[in-house]
Amino acid sequence: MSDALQDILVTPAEMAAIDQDAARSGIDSFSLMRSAGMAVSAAALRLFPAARRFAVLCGPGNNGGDGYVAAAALARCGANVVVFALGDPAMLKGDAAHARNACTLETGAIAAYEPQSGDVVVDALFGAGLSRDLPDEARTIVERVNESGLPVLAVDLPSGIDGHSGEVRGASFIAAHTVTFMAAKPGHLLMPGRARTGTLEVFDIGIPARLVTARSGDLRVNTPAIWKRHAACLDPGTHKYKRGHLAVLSGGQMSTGATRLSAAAGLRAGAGLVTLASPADALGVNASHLTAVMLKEIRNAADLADWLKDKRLNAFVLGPGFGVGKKARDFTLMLCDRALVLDADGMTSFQQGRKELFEVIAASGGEVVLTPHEGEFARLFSEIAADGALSKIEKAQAAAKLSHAVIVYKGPDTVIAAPSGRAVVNANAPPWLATAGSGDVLAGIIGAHLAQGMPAFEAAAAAVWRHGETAIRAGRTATAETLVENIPPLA
Ligand SMILES: NC(=O)C1=CN([C@@H]2O[C@H](COP(=O)(O)OP(=O)(O)OC[C@H]3O[C@@H](n4cnc5c(N)ncnc54)[C@H](OP(=O)(O)O)[C@@H]3O)[C@@H](O)[C@H]2O)[C@@H](O)CC1
Ligand SMILES: Nc1ncnc2c1ncn2[C@@H]1O[C@H](COP(=O)(O)OP(=O)(O)O)[C@@H](O)[C@H]1O
Ligand SMILES: [K+]
Repeated sequence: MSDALQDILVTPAEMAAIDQDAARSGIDSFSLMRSAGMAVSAAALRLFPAARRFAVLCGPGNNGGDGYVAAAALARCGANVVVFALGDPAMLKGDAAHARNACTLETGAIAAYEPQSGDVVVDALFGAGLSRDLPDEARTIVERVNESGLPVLAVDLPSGIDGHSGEVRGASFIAAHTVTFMAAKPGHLLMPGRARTGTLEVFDIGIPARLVTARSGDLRVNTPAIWKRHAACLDPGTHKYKRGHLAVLSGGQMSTGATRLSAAAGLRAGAGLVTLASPADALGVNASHLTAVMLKEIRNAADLADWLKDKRLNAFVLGPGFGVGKKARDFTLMLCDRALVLDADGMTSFQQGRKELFEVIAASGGEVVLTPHEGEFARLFSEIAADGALSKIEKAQAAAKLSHAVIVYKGPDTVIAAPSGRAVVNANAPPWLATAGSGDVLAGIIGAHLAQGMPAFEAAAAAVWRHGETAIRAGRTATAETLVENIPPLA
């Protein structure tokens, strides 16, 4: 795992512990608040040079303290600043009280704030300390500001966004830009928080990096630093079998397109050979559409068992267009001791009977990757999906632990989690990746990485990142076919 600050995600609870560690190591906590508030004022001036007025909305905790520092700094720079407080500012404590006392601007009650054209709202109501839904008074202001369409600069997190889960606690600002401190929080990357964070700036307020990394768990942003070491580098003496042999299992004649997308993506993503294993009725339609991808007739479990004697077949994709039922279950259980991407119908086939699947995965020692979107996740992991206390990251981690497989929990904020608890959140996927067949392409890329010998977690994380880069290259009019053509080299 990368320990670079830009790759680390810390939960609000971890951040509070880091804060305490910093204080214990002798760092003056007010100097941290001053750095935070100064960073906010600098961002405000840099991003909104034409603002007629900065309206700084300050809450009852340290997030509000950052707001008072920022307001005073903006006023010192000659900006027109108005300050409004949620709650009685006389009740502020510690650093926040100090910041407020050092800010000589008059402070109005929050209900008095009327958005005006030309305002930029600096949101310092709540940050990492938000512990329940926004109080009504804050909600009213949030709704008033959101309706006004004025730009919002959020301090740490848009108020109302839960830093742990990205959920909206009653209501939240929709920020144009967020300045956070030391490291991003899960709520910045998980939906809907991500869509409400705007551009994210991670500012180093001076807490030593070692204190941050010491408290951060196994959670990271999905960047190449996570898997670069495992990315296969082609040695000049390679041959196609060294680059791995990926097999994709085709469904019947009426649903072959999905597997051909996976197969084409697997070949493009670097598997040395790709074979489509097809039932008899689909051989004709598959043959008429394939060129570089090879075709093999596999009618039943006996055929598959015979084929599996070839140990060079080292990775499999099962699920896209395959059909739900016993055949999918039988085939899957035979493949768990190799490297397997179980997608779509493959997972749905185990909606009843998942226990057997998970036991076989645990016993077989293979590298198995499950790739559910939200609906498939709810089918296979219904009790985890229904647990409202868990973030998407925690859901993926719980599913990985239960299934003994690497989980790729898809969506705009895809989370990849390993049974060990390691997890990364992906952040490079543009919305036009949501196009029919896109998941089939992803399954093929993961399969190609597995075929080349990458461990399952890195294979999946690298594939999700590469899938996002693919969509950026393919552009807004991407279809699954153009995605395949645009898969970039991995390294
Ligand atoms: N980490 C760092 O190193 C640094 C962090 N810094 C800054 O500190 C911020 C975290 O500060 P924080 O812990 O005081 O939390 P904050 O978000 O201000 O809110 C807590 C207050 O709100 C209250 N409250 C909570 N929810 C509520 C609700 N729904 N409705 C009503 N009240 C609610 C809660 O009261 P209680 O829950 O105890 O009733 C408490 O009074 C962080 O986001 C960053 O901006 C910087 O200064 C630099 C150093
Ligand atoms: N709003 C979005 N922004 C970015 N990526 C998305 C978004 N919605 C879905 N995706 C991605 O698109 C792919 C869709 O896969 P899937 O749901 O299996 O679709 P299909 O079955 O049509 O292939 C997944 O990789 C998912 O992470
Ligand atoms: K805030």
